[in-house]
Amino acid sequence: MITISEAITIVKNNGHPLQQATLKKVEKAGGYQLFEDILSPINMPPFRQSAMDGYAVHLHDDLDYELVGEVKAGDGHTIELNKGEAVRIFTGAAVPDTANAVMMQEKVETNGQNITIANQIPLEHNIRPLGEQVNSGGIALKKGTKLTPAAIGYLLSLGITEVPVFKKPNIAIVTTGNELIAPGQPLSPGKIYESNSKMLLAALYNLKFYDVTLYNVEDDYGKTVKTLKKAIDDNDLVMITGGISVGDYDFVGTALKELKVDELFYKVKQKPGKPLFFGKKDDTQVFALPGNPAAALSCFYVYVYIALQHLMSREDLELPRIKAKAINSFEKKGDRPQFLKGIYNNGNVEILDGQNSSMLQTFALSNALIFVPAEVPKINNNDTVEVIQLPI
Ligand SMILES: Nc1nc2c(c(=O)[nH]1)N[C@H]1C(S)=C(S)[C@@H](COP(=O)(O)OP(=O)(O)OC[C@H]3O[C@@H](n4cnc5c(N)ncnc54)[C@H](O)[C@@H]3O)O[C@H]1N2
Ligand code: MOO
Repeated sequence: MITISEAITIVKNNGHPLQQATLKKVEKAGGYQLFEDILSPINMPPFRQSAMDGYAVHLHDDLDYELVGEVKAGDGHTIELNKGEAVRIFTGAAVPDTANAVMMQEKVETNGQNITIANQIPLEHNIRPLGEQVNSGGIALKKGTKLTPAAIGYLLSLGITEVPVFKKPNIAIVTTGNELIAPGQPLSPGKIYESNSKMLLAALYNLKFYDVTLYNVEDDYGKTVKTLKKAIDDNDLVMITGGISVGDYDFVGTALKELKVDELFYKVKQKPGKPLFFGKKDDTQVFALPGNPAAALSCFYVYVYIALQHLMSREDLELPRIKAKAINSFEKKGDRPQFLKGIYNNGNVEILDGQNSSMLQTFALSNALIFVPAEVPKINNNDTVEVIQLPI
């Protein structure tokens, strides 16, 4: 049995960035990172734009101007202005080439075909310059930029509809067990509702991993081998839940051996999640998580998360760990380090009741895991503890 830090190091050392590109429609590329520099096909703005509703003028030494026309947003025509002439203009409209400043209408007095501006204004006043944000052929966004809503808006404003992004991994979730019934069906004796697959799927969606395939297999050795082979062949990362302990019907370990998945570790000194397995077959990483739902999710956040971040070439591989003050106490049973479910709020953390690895009720209320090292038998009220903030 290895320690938590040894297990984390092994996961870190055996991950790899998935350096593959895929083309995405810009509006569907939120959360993805650009695979290469994106060059702008146009100047932005594409013409000298008025930043105000008002009057575009061809400056001269006087404050009076003669009004010679109008340009609305979207108008494509050009009006020639001589010195001392002005046109009515609106925000977003193309400023005529021969106009060299815009005065906002609040500072203009009109008198028929003449206007008087309140004061002298500098050249290019209230005019957004051509290519102010980016020039045609210039770098619009650099490789690696994460596509936020603003970045999506910006790319679309340049007329870009598709971008190459770093491909996200194909992920398999395999659930095992004869006792599992799909929620929505009647529950018969001895059965439980299958919840791990959709719980892990929700955790993946939350982290913006969408290429996920779900597999389910009963406790049958041949079927387990066949299902796991397909999951491993077709995916970059496989998460199996259940069937990894020592029971007569726990077939996952032997199936992974038959499939020649290299075992990198099996069993970690921790609670929950002792029977955690991590291995690799070629470039596919395989995690066999305990079937107990809270143990599976805890292992997801502490270990699988690292592999996922690595595949995405991210720098911060682990979830953030911060210090917090415990606002209640907890007595640890046994000598395994423990991840406890809790509620973190503004520097304080409450350790919840019901820490059993089969219990999701407590996890459902939590936003943090509190790490209790092996050598700490008890957390007292006011103790400083280490808290892992969950991405929820
Ligand atoms: N003799 C021993 N027995 C057990 C040990 C041990 O060291 N010696 N370890 C215990 C620990 S700790 C854990 S954790 C579990 C892990 O067992 P498995 O990973 O083999 O999981 P299962 O036995 O298949 O299931 C455990 C539990 O979780 C429920 N489950 C499974 N899959 C799902 C699912 N998809 N959705 C909802 N619930 C699921 C399952 O019904 C069981 O109740 O082993 C201990 N035993
Ligand atoms: O390791 Mo198990 O997940 O403690 O219950």
